[in-house]
Amino acid sequence: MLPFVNNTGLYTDHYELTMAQGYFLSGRHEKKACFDYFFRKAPFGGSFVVFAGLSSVLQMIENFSYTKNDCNYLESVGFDSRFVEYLQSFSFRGNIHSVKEGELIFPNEPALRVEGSILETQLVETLVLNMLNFESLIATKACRIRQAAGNEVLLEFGLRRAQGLGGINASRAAIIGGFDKTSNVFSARHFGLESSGTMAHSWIQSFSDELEAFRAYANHFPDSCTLLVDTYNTLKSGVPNAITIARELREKGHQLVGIRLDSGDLTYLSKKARAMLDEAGFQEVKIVASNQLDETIIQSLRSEGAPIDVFGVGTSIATGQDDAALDGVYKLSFYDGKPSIKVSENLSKMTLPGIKTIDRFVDGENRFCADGISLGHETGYNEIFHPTEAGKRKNVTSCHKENLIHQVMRDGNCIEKEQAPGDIAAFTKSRLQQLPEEHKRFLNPHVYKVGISKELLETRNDLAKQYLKKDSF
Ligand SMILES: Nc1ncnc2c1ncn2[C@@H]1O[C@H](COP(=O)(O)OP(=O)(O)OP(=O)(O)O)[C@@H](O)[C@H]1O
Ligand SMILES: O=P(O)(O)OC[C@H]1O[C@H](OP(=O)(O)OP(=O)(O)O)[C@H](O)[C@@H]1O
Ligand SMILES: O=C(O)c1cccnc1
Repeated sequence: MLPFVNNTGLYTDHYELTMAQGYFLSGRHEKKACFDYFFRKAPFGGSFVVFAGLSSVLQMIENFSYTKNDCNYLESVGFDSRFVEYLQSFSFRGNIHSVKEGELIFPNEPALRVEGSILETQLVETLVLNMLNFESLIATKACRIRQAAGNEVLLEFGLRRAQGLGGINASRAAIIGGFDKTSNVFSARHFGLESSGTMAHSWIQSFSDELEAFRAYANHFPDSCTLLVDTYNTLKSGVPNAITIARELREKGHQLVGIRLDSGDLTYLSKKARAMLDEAGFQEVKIVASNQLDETIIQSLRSEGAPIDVFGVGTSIATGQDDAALDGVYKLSFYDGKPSIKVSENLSKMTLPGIKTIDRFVDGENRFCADGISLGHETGYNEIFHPTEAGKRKNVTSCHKENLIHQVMRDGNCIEKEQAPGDIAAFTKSRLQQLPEEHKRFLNPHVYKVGISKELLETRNDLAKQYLKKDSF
């Protein structure tokens, strides 16, 4: 359950409210509308995004209302009293269709659509973008780090480096993308995640010597003790002292869980530390590594044969380093009974009009081949067209078709059972296995094909012509 979700009506941009007031005062506020959420460019130089944040969006929208105090505030900053009175009893009553949380999505796919009155669908724009863009960015980063880490354990350590309260949802998204546990106790409690951790340098510094610090900790936590070994000298002091504690624990019937390396050359140090632990008979003691890790460094460490069992990752996962944001947008596709388009001289920036759905075409070996976007009523299309490069098409007759969109909110009520992040993560993992390798590599991944149906192509081109007044389609 997401924290802070009551009366979320002010969680929006000022212009959403001014437009809503305009719709209301001109008597257009009940006109039917549909908005699509999609992104244009996958982050981190990748080819896909892990769709996350759906549960947060649904909870926030179910609670999208205004208290008396909120209304007083809006009136005090200049909103019209008739509109403010309307907001007092406002709640979102629309419908939402979406791909599943954890699904792999690709550029320009309308992964979520919001239908309802123009006023209500407009008001929730900021919230939808805020939640989906952030959680999807972090889940995608987590998925890349998981790819690099293979089957080793991934701990999310990012709360202290996160952009303020963003760290709360970042921890959830990290688990969806493939992390095992988080250091973030708040998120663990709220989202049902597993929290865990080691120790900081301050614990060791608070004693007069390292061995004494290790021993005191081991006495408190004899069965869950991971010792930080780099405070003074990793190989001359930290690891030998950890081995002493491992012996003492063993004599008392316990077991040292691990040591943590947090500086220096992690390949060199992990190899040396592993050899020392093994030599002393502690093959079971795990090696945890941290210090500004990301998917590139983890990949490099593993390719060098660093015997690291657990990676602790902070900054890069909680902030989505090196991409500060996912560029997801929310565009009007249907208004007052007609398809609507945002035109642009740049074809790739032109939106897709109408109420649409997404089909995934899967081959005989259960691998993803391509996705097709079509108008909701089309069922039997068997060819998809490149949305911007005339003449490029793909026949999908030989593929099995899987519809990705389903209804998650009806008349303002969430009809989607809340899923545990761990279950969403399992779904993401299975989808990743279906995505061919060439789309997953870090360097210049192959672009995944997303085509549109002939009817959608023609609808888009006809509408665009009306606005651009030219015959170039
Ligand atoms: N074998 C390795 N291959 C690639 N990158 C590594 C390797 N070992 C460590 N790194 C990374 O190199 C960076 C080292 O950072 P930095 O130069 O600040 O070293 P440091 O050990 O933290 O220094 P300090 O001793 O001042 O704490 C970190 O991002 C770390 O994850
Ligand atoms: O490097 P990041 O990927 O951001 O991961 C989190 C870092 O945060 C901690 O350091 P910090 O110096 O804050 O505390 P510490 O005393 O526990 O090392 C931890 O030791 C990691 O180095
Ligand atoms: O538990 C840890 O080792 C930890 C937690 C947060 C940040 N860095 C490390």
